Amino acid sequence: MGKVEIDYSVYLVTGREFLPAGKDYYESLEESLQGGVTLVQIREKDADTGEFIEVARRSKEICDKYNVPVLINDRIDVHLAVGTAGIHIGQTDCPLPLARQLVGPDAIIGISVGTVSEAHKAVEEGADYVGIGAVWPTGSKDVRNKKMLGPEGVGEILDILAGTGVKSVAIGGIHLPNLAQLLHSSTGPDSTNHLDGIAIISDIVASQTPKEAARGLRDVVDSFKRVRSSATDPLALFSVQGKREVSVEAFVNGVMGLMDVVKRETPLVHQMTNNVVINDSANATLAVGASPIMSTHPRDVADLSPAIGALLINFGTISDKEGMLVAGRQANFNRKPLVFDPVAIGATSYRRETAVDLLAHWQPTIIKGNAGEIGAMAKSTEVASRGVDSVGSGFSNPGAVVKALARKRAAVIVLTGEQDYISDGSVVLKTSNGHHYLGSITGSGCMTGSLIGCFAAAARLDYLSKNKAFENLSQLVQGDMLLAALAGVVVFNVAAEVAAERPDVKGPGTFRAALIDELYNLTPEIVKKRAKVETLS
Ligand SMILES: Nc1ncnc2c1ncn2[C@@H]1O[C@H](COP(=O)(O)OP(=O)(O)OP(=O)(O)O)[C@@H](O)[C@H]1O
Ligand SMILES: Cc1ncsc1CCO
Repeated sequence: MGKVEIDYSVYLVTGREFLPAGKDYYESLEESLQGGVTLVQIREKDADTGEFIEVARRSKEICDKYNVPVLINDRIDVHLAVGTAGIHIGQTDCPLPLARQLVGPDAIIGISVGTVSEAHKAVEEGADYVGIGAVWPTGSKDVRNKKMLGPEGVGEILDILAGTGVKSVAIGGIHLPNLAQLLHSSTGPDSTNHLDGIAIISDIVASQTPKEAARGLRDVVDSFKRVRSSATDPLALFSVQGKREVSVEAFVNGVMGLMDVVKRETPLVHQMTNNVVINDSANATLAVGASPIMSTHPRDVADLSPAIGALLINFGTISDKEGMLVAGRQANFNRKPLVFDPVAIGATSYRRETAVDLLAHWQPTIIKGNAGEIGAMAKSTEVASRGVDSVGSGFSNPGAVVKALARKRAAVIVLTGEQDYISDGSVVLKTSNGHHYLGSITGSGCMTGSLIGCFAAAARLDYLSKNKAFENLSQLVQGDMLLAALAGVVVFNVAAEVAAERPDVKGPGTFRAALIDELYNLTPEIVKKRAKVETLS
């Protein structure tokens, strides 16, 4: 007979306990199938065997009309009695090899995994698919007590599955507003293996309109799969769509164009930054033509999100974690670029833990740091941090470090220093502008992050003025974020060069004021003349 072909895109896990008052289970199931559910798991935690068999039998009758396969949660006897396509088991249910003996070679067996070792075991034991979770906290029974993986944890498991033929769905806390974030971020960093689908309980079952709920989710997953299958480089997904011209001239022209867009559009750039640099960062933002708003309260940042062009989260003095969690999630929901500056992340365990927590909750578009910070993010031992500064001469191959980290984090990475390295996981750029005075004032890295935020907002607006908004529903951010990162770095450093050359600049104090002046006076032509940009790949 052979195995049933399964489309894992939108995998409904039933739960009669989640039905809204007055909603009939079978009616809800049928509506969800009409909305585009591609696979159904019947999950009955409290039903007696007879009742479970009856629910499964009637559910299968309905699913058969839509050619959607049915799996049974845990109960091999119910699967055998009803003749469904297979079973889904948890880690404490019947061991997989025994389940395989009982259900035979043609039945589908899926298993829940929450760790890398569970994923290895599932592959070895011949699972057809794994349910990876919980991605995020959830009220649903199946995943409430499991460790939260975040998309990064999902990505680690996806690397293990790559090339094995074992399919994957993510489960836990997945809702329409965070679905694009999940699909974007859940990438195997080494393999670029990605999810085959999502498993959903409450978003569909608890809905009064399950057809619309399922349709909304299905549209995003379909869009993600379409882009993935057509992209020549799968990572093009998070930067620019279509083919990019990789030439220094094209990049410099692009930077010049974004400078004009910032001046024309004056985007609002929300910055949650440290209290050492807050004033300098706001002034640097104004000097390039954007509009800063420095706000930290969780309620305030949530209200601001729809109006902003981009968000910067810099945890230099690390006092507003709650606001950062909310602001980042809102930025992802509203599909606004998010620049993350993990100041001194390598210096303390509190900072490392905070970064892990923040990054489990939201997906940054661009991550910027000095060598110590990028080294800590990449778990490299080549460069150490001492406080907010990095120690030592740097990486032996900085281009490779930013490229690998960009792939791991599905974000554009900016490594600052005397030379700067920028990568989207595909292209690597090197820039060599700037002045050593930048190392003698505080907050030069923080201001670079603020300017990257300004140009990220401009890149998004530029894209939206020329293209339709979100034809690709799974895309987290629109616009050329690699170019935005380059623009922030180059504009800041060219202005610094010009400022340092001024006869009235005698040292870091006068330089700091001159830097704001020269950011204000900088023209695209000066940038074109002075930009030192190289492409490394
Ligand atoms: N010696 C230098 N020559 C040229 N440019 C430099 C030099 N040092 C730093 N820069 C530039 O200054 C900015 C800050 O980089 P740096 O690596 O010093 O950041 P940082 O350590 O995070 O700074 P801070 O903690 O003060 O905010 C970047 O735009 C970088 O290109
Ligand atoms: C000096 C300093 N301390 C915390 S944040 C900050 C600004 C430069 O990163």
